Amino acid sequence: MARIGIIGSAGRMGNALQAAVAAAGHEFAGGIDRPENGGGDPLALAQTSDVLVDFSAPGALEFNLDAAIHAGVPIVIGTTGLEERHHWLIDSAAVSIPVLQTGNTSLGVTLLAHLVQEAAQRLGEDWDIEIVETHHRMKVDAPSGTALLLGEAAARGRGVHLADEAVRGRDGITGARKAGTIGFAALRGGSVAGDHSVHFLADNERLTFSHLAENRGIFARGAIRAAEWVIGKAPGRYTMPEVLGL
Ligand SMILES: NC(=O)C1=CN([C@@H]2O[C@H](COP(=O)(O)OP(=O)(O)OC[C@H]3O[C@@H](n4cnc5c(N)ncnc54)[C@H](OP(=O)(O)O)[C@@H]3O)[C@@H](O)[C@H]2O)C=CC1
Ligand SMILES: O=C(O)C1=N[C@H](C(=O)O)C[C@H](O)C1
Repeated sequence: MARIGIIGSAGRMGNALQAAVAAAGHEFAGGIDRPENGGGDPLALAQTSDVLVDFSAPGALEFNLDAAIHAGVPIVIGTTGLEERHHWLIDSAAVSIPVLQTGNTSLGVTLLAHLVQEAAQRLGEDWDIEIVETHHRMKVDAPSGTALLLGEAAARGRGVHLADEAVRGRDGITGARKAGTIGFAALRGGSVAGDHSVHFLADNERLTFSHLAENRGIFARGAIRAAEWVIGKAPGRYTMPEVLGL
C-alpha cells in the first residue's frame, strides 16, 4: 500500500484518480488544487506522500516539482499543454528524483505509440502522416498531449525531429502539403474522453490507427500503475513503456 498525493484532486482526472487509488488498495494521502481556491500546499502534501500524481495545469508544474524535490518523493506528471521550458524543468528535477511524465497513461495509447513508430519507420516519406484528436468541450490545450506523443513516435520512426516537421492546424491558402511534415488537427465538443487517430496516407491507399477512450478510468488506472512503479526507482526521467514493459 502506498500513500498517494494528488495534485488537481478536485478536477475530472482528480476524481477518477481518487477512485483508482481506493480500488487499488492504496491510501489517498490528500489532494490540492489551485492556491487561489485555497487548494493546499504541495510541499506539505509531498512530505506526507510516498508519491505525487499531478494532473493539474502547466502553471503549477514548477511548484509541484520543487515540492517533490524538497520532500525527496517521486512524481508522476500527466498534465498536458507543457512547453519546452516545462520539459527543461522536468529534466532538471529528474537529476534528483524519479519523474515519470506522459501525455497519456493508458495501456492502449502506449502500445499505439509503438505501432505508429514502427509504421512510420517502415512506410517511409511517401506516406503522409496526419494526426486527428477529439476531446470534450472543456479541454484547454491543443494539440492534445497524446497527439504530440504520437507525433513524437512518428518522428522517431522517421529519424526526424517533430519540432522541424509539425504542422499544427491549417487555415487559408496553405499551399500544397510539404513532403515529410506531420499534421495535427483538433476537434472539441461534447463529453468525449479522448479519441486519437494517426492516418498514414499514400497514393491509392490509407492506413489508420485509432484509440478511443470511453472514460477517464483508463487514464487513472494507468497513472496509479505508474505511481506504484516509480516508487523506489533511481532519480531519472521515465515514461509509460517502461512501466508497462512494452
Ligand atoms: N496524461 C494523461 O493520461 C491525461 C492527462 N490529462 C491532463 O490532465 C490535466 C487535468 O485534466 P482534467 O482533470 O480534465 O482538468 P480539470 O480542469 O478538471 O482539473 C484540473 C485540476 O487542477 C487544478 N489546478 C489548476 N491549477 C492548479 C494549480 N496551479 N495548482 C494546483 N492545482 C491546480 C484545478 O483546480 P481549480 O478547479 O481550482 O482550477 C482542477 O482541480 C490536463 O492537462 C489534461 O490534459 C487528462 C487526462 C489523461
Ligand atoms: O484533457 C483530457 O481530457 C485529456 N488529456 C490528455 C491529452 O491531452 O492527450 C489525455 C487524454 O486524451 C484526455
